[in-house]
Amino acid sequence: MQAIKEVVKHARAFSSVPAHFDRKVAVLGAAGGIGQPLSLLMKLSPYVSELALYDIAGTPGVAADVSHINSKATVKGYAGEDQLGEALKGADVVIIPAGVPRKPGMTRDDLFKINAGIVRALVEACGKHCPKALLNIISNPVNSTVPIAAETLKRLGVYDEKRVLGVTTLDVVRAKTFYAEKAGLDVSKVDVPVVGGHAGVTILPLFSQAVPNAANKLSEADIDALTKRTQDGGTEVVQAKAGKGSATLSMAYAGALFADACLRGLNGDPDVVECTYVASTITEVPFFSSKVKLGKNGVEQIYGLGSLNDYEAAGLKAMLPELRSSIEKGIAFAKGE
Ligand SMILES: NC(=O)C1=CN([C@@H]2O[C@H](COP(=O)(O)OP(=O)(O)OC[C@H]3O[C@@H](n4cnc5c(N)ncnc54)[C@H](O)[C@@H]3O)[C@@H](O)[C@H]2O)C=CC1
Ligand SMILES: O=C([O-])CC(=O)C(=O)O
Repeated sequence: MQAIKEVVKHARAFSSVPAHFDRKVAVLGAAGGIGQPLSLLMKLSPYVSELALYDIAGTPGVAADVSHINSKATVKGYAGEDQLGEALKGADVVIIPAGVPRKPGMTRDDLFKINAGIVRALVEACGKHCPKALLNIISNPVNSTVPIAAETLKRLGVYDEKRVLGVTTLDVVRAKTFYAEKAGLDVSKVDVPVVGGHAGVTILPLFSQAVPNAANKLSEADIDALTKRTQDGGTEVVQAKAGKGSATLSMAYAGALFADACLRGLNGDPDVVECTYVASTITEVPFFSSKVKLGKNGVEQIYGLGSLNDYEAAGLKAMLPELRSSIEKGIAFAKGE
């Protein structure tokens, strides 16, 4: 009951967002496992006035369903490539969870073959129809699909590195949940930065910077176990779903949190800070996830890593070769090499 009250409160909150902050959000892949609950959550967002739901098929049904919810956003479904331009026109934020998910035994990189082309085609359309939109890339492998998106926009001459963001929020959501559970903390008061990329060892939670600091409650072995569980969180869900896909509900939640943060930044809210995988110069690789400040033009400031303990410094060093090779693979693909 409390949960329902919270949702209703959230849906009503739109009346407090001024009309001149009307925002259009497009979801590409909206009929999928992530797309459907994400569309629901964006319909509940106080920051959205127009919601465009695009997929290759199935979106008229999802749109009709979601549109009956009595919150502010108008909803329209778009199905098939010939309707993609219309879906994107005027979009402020485009969320992209289109593509195939993993099955047990696969790595995220195994999805490259299919998803690289899907992301390139969708981002090309974004470059043509809404070049100023903030792109939230969820499709895996994120370590490569974000470089693909950047390179695709570069080739169209409309690349703005402040507007291409890889969604790594689920890693932060997981790190917070696991850390709070282990340390016996109130999860709503916990924060854990997660840096690097979004696959295996490239996911690096910085528990030494977690708030509140629970160092006295957790041993080195605990921190090692928490780090590994965060890195393997996606695989934990893939295995539990046993062939029926990967995280969809927790991802929809994380995707909605991140899109709302982007919208709040666009609306001029000060101090919107999230971890996200973006073009970055804070390490030796050209794309990296760290805390960034989101503002009226997307990424306004990229924060450094702060001080790392020896365990985290070793984790950072260990991830860089894999991250670099995933980035280079994405760029080469987008260049047609
Ligand atoms: N960044 C992250 O943290 C996470 C990323 N993912 C990734 O998100 C992606 C989607 O996962 P699910 O929703 O579970 O898959 P799904 O298979 O349930 O849904 C994908 C949807 O994309 C659509 N699609 C395929 N090609 C398209 C195109 N050219 N244009 C528009 N839509 C297209 C499909 O029709 C389908 O409705 C996967 O690549 C998965 O690995 C999943 C969880 C977390
Ligand atoms: O593990 C997967 O394939 C999906 C994903 O990215 C996640 O859940 O973090």
